[in-house]
Amino acid sequence: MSPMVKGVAVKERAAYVTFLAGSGDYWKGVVCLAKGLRAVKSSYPLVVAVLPDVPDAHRRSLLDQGCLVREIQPVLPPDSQTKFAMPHYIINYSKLRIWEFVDYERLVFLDADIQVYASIDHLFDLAAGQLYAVKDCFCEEAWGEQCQEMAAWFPKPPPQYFNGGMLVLEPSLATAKALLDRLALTTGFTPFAEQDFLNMFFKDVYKPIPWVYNLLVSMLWRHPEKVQLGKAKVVHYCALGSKPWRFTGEEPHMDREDMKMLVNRWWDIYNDESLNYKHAADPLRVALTEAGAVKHFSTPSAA
Ligand SMILES: O=c1ccn([C@@H]2O[C@H](COP(=O)(O)OP(=O)(O)O[C@H]3O[C@H](CO)[C@H](O)[C@H](O)[C@H]3O)[C@@H](O)[C@H]2O)c(=O)[nH]1
Ligand SMILES: O[C@H]1[C@H](O)[C@@H](O)[C@H](O)[C@@H](O)[C@H]1O
Repeated sequence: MSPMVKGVAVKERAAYVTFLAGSGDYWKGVVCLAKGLRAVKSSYPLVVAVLPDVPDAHRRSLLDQGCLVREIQPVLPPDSQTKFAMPHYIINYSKLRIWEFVDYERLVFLDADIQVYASIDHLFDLAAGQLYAVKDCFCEEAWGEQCQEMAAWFPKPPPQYFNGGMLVLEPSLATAKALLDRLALTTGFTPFAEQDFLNMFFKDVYKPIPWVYNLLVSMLWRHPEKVQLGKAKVVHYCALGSKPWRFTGEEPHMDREDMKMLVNRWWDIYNDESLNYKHAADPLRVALTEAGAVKHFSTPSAA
């Protein structure tokens, strides 16, 4: 029987997972995500898949926030693929490693530039056998020339194209191997790197979930009629200039009041000391430990 936390059954082999690379400031995004999940009283741990180049000090900050840190090896696309909408997207193929986390049956993947503003724990109860994610679009005027290259790649953008920053997935070694095997065979221009690749790979099992589970901030100006900010459970600070930890307000659209409000909201969580991880007060760990369900929690040191 599943352990109970405050009367709610908690799946034993389920977790949130995010991805962290490099020595830049994305670790702040992970810290804030861990605190945000605590703010909405999530019952599931946050696993951080880190590349070897993430500095020890950043890993320690994640452990101090109760995250489970797992090192992964980089995944790179074939040599023929070197051109992306942003140069750093090349490292995002490493995200494919999370399909190897087979000690979990179900994972909810969230990019480090995502914040959760309402509980989404119910996503762990979705039916098995599909990949769930939120639909994306290609309507960015500022992309200009790049958009035309994208149009050449996708003469008719697939109506079901999803954003790769939030995924509900089932780890499987067979899927992980198939992903890497297929990646080795990919050719052509794929501006959104692993996001384009995942769209191709999972096209037959992809099931859209409502935008509230991954509000791309760019939708606020691309498709304002389709989104109601107050209803968003998950906000994805993906647009150019919108990362809260390096927000200046100078890039296109960043002077919008809703954008500034969202950035302030993120900082409120980041700065809220009451949301810091407190070992003894973690009901999930206590419940799972008592149930003998989970033995792989790496307990942060008290130091
Ligand atoms: O130096 C970096 C760069 C990226 N990341 C990780 O990679 C994720 C994706 O990178 P960005 O957030 O910079 O990219 P975008 O928001 O522009 O990303 C969009 O396009 C990408 C294409 O690779 C991915 O699909 C991503 O999920 C999707 O939201 C980050 O959130 C973070 O988790 C790092 O850890 N360190
Ligand atoms: O698919 C793209 C991609 O994920 C970009 O990084 C993001 O800025 C866009 O808003 C989105 O439409």
